[in-house]
Amino acid sequence: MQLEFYKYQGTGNDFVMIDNRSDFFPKENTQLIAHLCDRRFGIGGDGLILLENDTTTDFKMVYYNSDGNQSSMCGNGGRCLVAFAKKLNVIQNDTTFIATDGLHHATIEDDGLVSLQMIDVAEVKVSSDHVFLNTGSPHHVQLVDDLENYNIKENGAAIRYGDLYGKAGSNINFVKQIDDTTFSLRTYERGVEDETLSCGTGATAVAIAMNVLGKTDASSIDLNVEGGKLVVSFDKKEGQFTHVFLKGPAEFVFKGTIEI
Ligand SMILES: N[C@@H](CCC[C@H](N)C(=O)O)C(=O)O
Repeated sequence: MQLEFYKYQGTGNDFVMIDNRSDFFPKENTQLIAHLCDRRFGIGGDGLILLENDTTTDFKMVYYNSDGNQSSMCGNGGRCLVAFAKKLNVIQNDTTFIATDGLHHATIEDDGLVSLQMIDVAEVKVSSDHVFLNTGSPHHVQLVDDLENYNIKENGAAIRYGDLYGKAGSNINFVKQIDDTTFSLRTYERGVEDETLSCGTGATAVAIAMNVLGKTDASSIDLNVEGGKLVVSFDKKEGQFTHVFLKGPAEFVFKGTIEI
C-alpha cells in the first residue's frame, strides 16, 4: 500500500504528518510507526502525528514518539499540526483542537509563526538541583555550567532511567541563563531517547521553572533551542500559570509517498 505523508518541522523538531480523517491508519502498529520515523530506513522524524476528525473541535491530534509508542503532548508537534491543518484547508488562522492533554487553542500569525496555548500549570516541584513539572509532558529542568559542551545524551539518559522517574521516565532539559529574559536549553527526549533540536513542552517547562526559581520575573521569555528560537508567555497568579502560550515557526518541509 502507498502511504501519503507530509513532513513538518518546528525549530528542528521534525514530524511525519498523516491525514487520518478517513481512519485508515493502523494505529496500533508500533513497528510501522518506528519504521516511518527511522532516518535511515524510513522517512525520518522525532515523532509521527495523525490528524483526525473530532466531533466537537476542529480536529484531533494523535502523537507518537519515534520509538513508535503513543505519548503525551508534543508542543512543537501541536504547532506543526496546526500548520498542517491549514494546508489541508481544515482550518484558517484560528483553531481549537483536542489532544491527549485536553483542548488547545492556536493561531497562525501574519508572519507565519504559530502560537499554541498549553495546559495551565499549578504544580511545580523544586528540588535542590532541579525542578520537575508537567506542561502536557513531564519535564526535569536543570541548570548546568557548560551547556555547549554538556553531554546531553549520556547525562539525560542517566536521569531519565535513574531512580527519580521510575518506569514512565521524563524528558530532561539542561539550561543556561543568557540574560534577564532569555535562556538556552538542550533537551533529551523520552521516546526518542536522544537529544532533539527542540522540545516545545520542554521550552514551556523551562520558562515556568525559571520564573519559579526567581531567575526571571518576565511573563514573556525567549528560549534558544538548538534548532532556533521559541517564545513562551504566561499569566501568573497565586503560584498558578495560566494563558500559557508557546510561539515559534512551524514549517512544511516536503510531501511524499512510501510503500508500507
Ligand atoms: N517534542 C515534544 C515532546 C514530545 C513528547 C515527549 N517525547 C514525551 O514522550 O514525553 C514537544 O515539542 O513538546
